[in-house]
Amino acid sequence: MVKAKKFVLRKHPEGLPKSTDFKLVEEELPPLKENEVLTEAVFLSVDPYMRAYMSTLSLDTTMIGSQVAKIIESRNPKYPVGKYIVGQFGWRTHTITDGASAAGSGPLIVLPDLGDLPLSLGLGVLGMPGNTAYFGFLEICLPKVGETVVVSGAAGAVGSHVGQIAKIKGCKVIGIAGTDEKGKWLTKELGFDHFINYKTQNVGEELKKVAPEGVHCYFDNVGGEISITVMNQMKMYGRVAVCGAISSYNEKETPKVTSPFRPIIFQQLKVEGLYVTRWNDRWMEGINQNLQWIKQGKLKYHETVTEGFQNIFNAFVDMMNGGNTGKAIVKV
Ligand SMILES: NC(=O)C1=CN([C@@H]2O[C@H](COP(=O)(O)OP(=O)(O)OC[C@H]3O[C@@H](n4cnc5c(N)ncnc54)[C@H](OP(=O)(O)O)[C@@H]3O)[C@@H](O)[C@H]2O)C=CC1
Ligand SMILES: CCCCC/C=C/C=O
Repeated sequence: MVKAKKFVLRKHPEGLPKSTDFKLVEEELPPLKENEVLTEAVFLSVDPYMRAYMSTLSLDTTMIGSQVAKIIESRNPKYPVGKYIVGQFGWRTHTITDGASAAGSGPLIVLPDLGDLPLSLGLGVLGMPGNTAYFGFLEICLPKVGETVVVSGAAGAVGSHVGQIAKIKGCKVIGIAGTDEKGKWLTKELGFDHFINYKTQNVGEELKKVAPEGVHCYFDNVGGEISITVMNQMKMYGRVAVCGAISSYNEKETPKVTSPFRPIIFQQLKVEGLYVTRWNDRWMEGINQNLQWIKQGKLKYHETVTEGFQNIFNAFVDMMNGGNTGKAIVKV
């Protein structure tokens, strides 16, 4: 009999979540039925969307999230023992699944052979955030050689990836993030052209200096005043991919921000929201392209790894507070 450990939601968080909003419990798992497999978590992902969903989950539900897990028992020939899969199993150590992916999540996939690359990439550059960057940027921003691209949340999983694809596509790239160390990583290692620290610099003034020509594409991971400032400096017919709004996820009330309608109307911007599951039917295309770019040395990645399943809450809060560079991961 296998005992799974799992974190359940005890209280709907107010503001930044507290450890007391969650409870660690044990669950005895039954024997497998036909078509089912038993998996053991190896890496878990902590992502901003978890905060957005926390308020909608029923209390005592297992906290949502994806993980790379090893199949340790199988009664399903599609999922043999020893294979690694990426599944939306939540904050738990062991799971029984029949392979159907959870509603509204990315597809359950068997990881392709990654060679020497870490399996944890299945949660980052070769997983949901990687596909968000790949499809979201290419399909919505439609970048052209020589164009100027601004990315907010630039040193995180999605943002650092978007900026590198923009460089691959021949664009000038400006990243906005919260520390100078992140800025150094973006410009010195990833090839971003410029960096703006939104915590210590005036984003509008700096943007005028580094992009006097105006901005063609804005990939928005944060929302709020940063985004209004960028949109006010966009070129006519600029494209905005609205991917995330982390600046407001901990807010109880919808924050009051300057209206974006003036630049949308006068610069005739095309503003489009995206949700990565839109491209579920092309999922492996994104993963294979990102894998190829890594192998070609065109796409770099960084992971901020927290050790220990029991530390997943701390890893989550640390990521929400900007403690991560690249993808935030928990190693079980
Ligand atoms: N639409 C979709 O399908 C998807 C959307 N997303 C969204 O993309 C965004 C990035 O996700 P992901 O790459 O996984 O996360 P990140 O790895 O970027 O981690 C979150 C980062 O957000 C930054 N941040 C936190 N608070 C603020 C704030 N108030 N203002 C500006 N930046 C802030 C922090 O960096 P810093 O030090 O710079 O402050 C932190 O490191 C999120 O908004 C997420 O919800 C992600 C995946 C799919
Ligand atoms: C597999 C879950 C998809 C989550 C997409 C994230 C949306 C917003 O942050």
